[in-house]
Amino acid sequence: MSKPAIGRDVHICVMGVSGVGKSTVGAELAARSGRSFGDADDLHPRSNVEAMAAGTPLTDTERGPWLDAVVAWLDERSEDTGGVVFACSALKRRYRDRLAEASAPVFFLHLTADTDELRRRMTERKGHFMHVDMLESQLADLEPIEADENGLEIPTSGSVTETVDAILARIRAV
Ligand SMILES: Nc1ncnc2c1ncn2[C@@H]1O[C@H](COP(=O)(O)OP(=O)(O)O)[C@@H](O)[C@H]1O
Ligand SMILES: O=C(O)[C@H](O)[C@@H](O)[C@H](O)[C@H](O)COP(=O)(O)O
Repeated sequence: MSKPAIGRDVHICVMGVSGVGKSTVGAELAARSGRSFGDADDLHPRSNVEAMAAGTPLTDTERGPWLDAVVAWLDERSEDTGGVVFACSALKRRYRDRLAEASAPVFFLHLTADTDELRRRMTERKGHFMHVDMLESQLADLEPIEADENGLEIPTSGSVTETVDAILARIRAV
């Protein structure tokens, strides 16, 4: 199978449930592919962060304005620097379809890990508002990337560097 070529204008979305490693893997991928990195978590309205911190899963309604803000942010970046790597849970197909409305194409990398490992990563991560009890609702909302989407599923059982190696072996980030 030929490797998808990700041009300079294409955004790379590192997606998946909380704690899977979107920010950690995304930052290393950005550094190694010469792109800038951003975290869509930083664009959640304060009310969304407060809800999640209090253990209340977000609804589609609450995620709507956040996704709008992420698209606006991507469109600004396209004009400034071209394609970026960004971490964004993008749990449902319809959220990814909304992100794909950005002015530049978006390529999705769906990071996966088994539930015990996700729990371990969330428990060991310090100083983050997202409690491990939210994992169940994150997994319930998750709609894995589908064959007709512009993206790939990437297992993360190895180290962060091994995951980035695996990504760069499967795409050609030009
Ligand atoms: N193989 C791995 N891949 C990604 N993260 C890992 C891995 N092993 C351990 N971790 C840890 O798991 C946590 C993942 O957190 P983070 O990157 O914030 O995830 P997310 O952005 O998906 O919520 C970090 O503390 C990271 O160091
Ligand atoms: O749509 C959501 O429910 C959120 O985006 C969620 O998936 C995300 O996990 C939190 O914002 C915490 O951020 P981390 O993914 O970095 O834990």
